[in-house]
Amino acid sequence: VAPPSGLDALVGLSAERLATAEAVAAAKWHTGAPVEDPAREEAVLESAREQAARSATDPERAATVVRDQIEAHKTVQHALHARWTVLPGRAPAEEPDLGEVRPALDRITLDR
Ligand SMILES: C=C(O[C@@H]1C=C(C(=O)O)C=C[C@H]1O)C(=O)O
Repeated sequence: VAPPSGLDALVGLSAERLATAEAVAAAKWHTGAPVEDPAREEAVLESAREQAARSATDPERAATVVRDQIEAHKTVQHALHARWTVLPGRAPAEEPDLGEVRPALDRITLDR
């Protein structure tokens, strides 16, 4: 089996990152925090730019890729909140801690 190409790796990490949207949406559902957190988004983008610069990759191209990932993540969170609003019985009982989910998200985004 051939080693994963850059594209395979990107697709895999994108899927893994998106799979955290349910936990993030659940954390915010319980605390009432909004899906959008512009300051956190800027911090995520800045980390991506820094990591890109360290590996001789154009920081703005890296930021563009990560920005798309953030948009996808928010789309899934909004969809889940809409679903739980219409079907409260499907809302998650567990209450994930954003302080624990975010570091996991960072490890995926920055592949470390
Ligand atoms: C994932 C979160 O929700 C949103 C999506 C973000 C992301 O994909 O990195 C960052 C901030 C929020 O706008 C979060 O708040 O951590």
